[in-house]
Amino acid sequence: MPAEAASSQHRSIARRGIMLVVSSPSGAGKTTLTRNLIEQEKHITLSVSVTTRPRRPSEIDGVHYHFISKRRFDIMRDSAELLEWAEVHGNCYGTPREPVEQALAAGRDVLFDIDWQGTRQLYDAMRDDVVSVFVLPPSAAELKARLERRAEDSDEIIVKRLRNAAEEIAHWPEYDYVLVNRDLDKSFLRLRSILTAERLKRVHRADMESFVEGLLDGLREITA
Ligand SMILES: Nc1nc2c(ncn2[C@@H]2O[C@H](COP(=O)(O)OP(=O)(O)O)[C@@H](O)[C@H]2O)c(=O)[nH]1
Ligand SMILES: Nc1ncnc2c1ncn2[C@@H]1O[C@H](COP(=O)(O)OP(=O)(O)O)[C@@H](O)[C@H]1O
Repeated sequence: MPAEAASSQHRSIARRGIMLVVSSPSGAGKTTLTRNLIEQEKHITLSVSVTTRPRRPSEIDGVHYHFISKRRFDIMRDSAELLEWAEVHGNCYGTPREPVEQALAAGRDVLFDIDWQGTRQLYDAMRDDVVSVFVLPPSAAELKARLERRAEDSDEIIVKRLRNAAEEIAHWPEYDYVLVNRDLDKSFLRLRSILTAERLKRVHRADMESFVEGLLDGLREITA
């Protein structure tokens, strides 16, 4: 393909949004951080997962998750309606494909609160679009205290989540960024900074080509 044709084809590619993935052991604070980001940042959409886990008292169906039966989950998984899926703490979770593809095609960023297994699947499918952040608790005792303070799960479920925490934490080296969530405000600022920096990366700035062309046209005009 002649260079000119290749460059005009490249110009026609719309900006694709970033897939910002946040993972952590249960209780480290990823839901709090991701909800704050959605509230304060325009142009980012939260991917609402489907899950077979029972709804917690504070959760709203369709907002925090789509709560579905195992039968419905199996149908969605088998008919490729899920972009990725995993079993976590004995329940099934998955990301509906269509809303993500629509948002990305429209140039919107998408935020995912998913585990390491899902992050791997997104990396395998769409490596160039994925930016991943791992959130660690400041200590084991604080992780336990946060799960207890949240007071949404039974003691038995809290113990299960603490037992699974080591397995989730083992995957932190697979992520692009790591946050130790000590102070919530500081962690939030850092998460927001990651998004800002990633948005400014040249590979995510397909819109810059026409801007720079205009700039060069302007320079030619004033130096002619
Ligand atoms: N792979 C995958 N993991 C998910 C999805 N939705 C939630 N998770 C993960 O499942 C785990 C349990 O989530 P949840 O039951 O809401 O408990 P939480 O960890 O206390 O927020 C967390 O690590 C979530 O990030 C999903 O669609 N796909
Ligand atoms: N930096 C922090 N300091 C103190 N408490 C926090 C902090 N971040 C989150 N929390 C609290 O810890 C609990 C667990 O947070 P949550 O966001 O539900 O975690 P996760 O989604 O990772 O399971 C919640 O009660 C939340 O308000």
